[in-house]
Amino acid sequence: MTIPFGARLRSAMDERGPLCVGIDPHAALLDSWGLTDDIAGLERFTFTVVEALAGTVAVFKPQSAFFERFGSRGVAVLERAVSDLRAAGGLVVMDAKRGDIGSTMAAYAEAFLRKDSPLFSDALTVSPYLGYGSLKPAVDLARESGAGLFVLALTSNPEGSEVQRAVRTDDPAGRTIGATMLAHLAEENAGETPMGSFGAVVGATLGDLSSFDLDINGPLLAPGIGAQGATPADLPAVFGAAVRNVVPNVSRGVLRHGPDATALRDSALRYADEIRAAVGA
Ligand SMILES: O=C(O)c1cc(=O)[nH]c(=O)n1[C@@H]1O[C@H](COP(=O)(O)O)[C@@H](O)[C@H]1O
Repeated sequence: MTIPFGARLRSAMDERGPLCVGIDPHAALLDSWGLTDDIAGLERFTFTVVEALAGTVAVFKPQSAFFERFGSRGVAVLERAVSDLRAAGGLVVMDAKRGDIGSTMAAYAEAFLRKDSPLFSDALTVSPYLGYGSLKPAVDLARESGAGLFVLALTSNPEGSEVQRAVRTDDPAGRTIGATMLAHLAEENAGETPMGSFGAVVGATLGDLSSFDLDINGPLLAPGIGAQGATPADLPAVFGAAVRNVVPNVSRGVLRHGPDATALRDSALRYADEIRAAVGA
């Protein structure tokens, strides 16, 4: 029987610490590594990160767009990276932020969450802004495959608040949209131990979130540390008691230390230590 994503993630967090390293091959990073902004540069960048960190870090989040921009050859690099990371015991959260009407959502889900798909990942980021219910095919397939989802709830970017903090006129409780997504996830994860597989994306940049119920019995993917200005020390104030379920993501903050493999590893280990110290893990 496949162990569900939430349980696998909890073990990985306990063993390797809760850090998620984002694999985001920005053109500017390729340039700073002395690489060309083409398929050869993409390949070198990606496998340098994979080889340096695959046995050390708990979770990896490749950003699909940076691979898609090179067409099918870029996607082939992504497929190999996913497979190498998973073979080395890392968990892969595919950051593709998919979201569509239910029948099309089913096809997106098959691309990333069907076990025999070339891009099968441990979890997928999804956008619920066609309505949470539109994600049902992805929720169902994730359950069947032992995979997980990370649903955009309160994103790290300043523009997110006009949507996510808007108050619903169709809700008798007058909740915000972000709070509604968190409530759906809490329902999805009810009764699961050690935690459920359906996570929320909640930015580490957002300051005090005590007006939101972050107790969803599932993981909270927290981007924003490093290049976007948040630090590991901010985590307890932002997440309160939910901090033990937080998976902080750092992309450029680690990647800028390449191409030297030791410098990449040292940076990831430093972030992992600072995060552990901040969250008391
Ligand atoms: O879903 C995400 O991963 C995500 C959500 C969010 O609210 N904010 C956010 O920055 N991200 C992603 O997290 C990564 C952050 O990268 P750095 O700012 O370089 O650490 C990028 O891949 C973003 O696409």
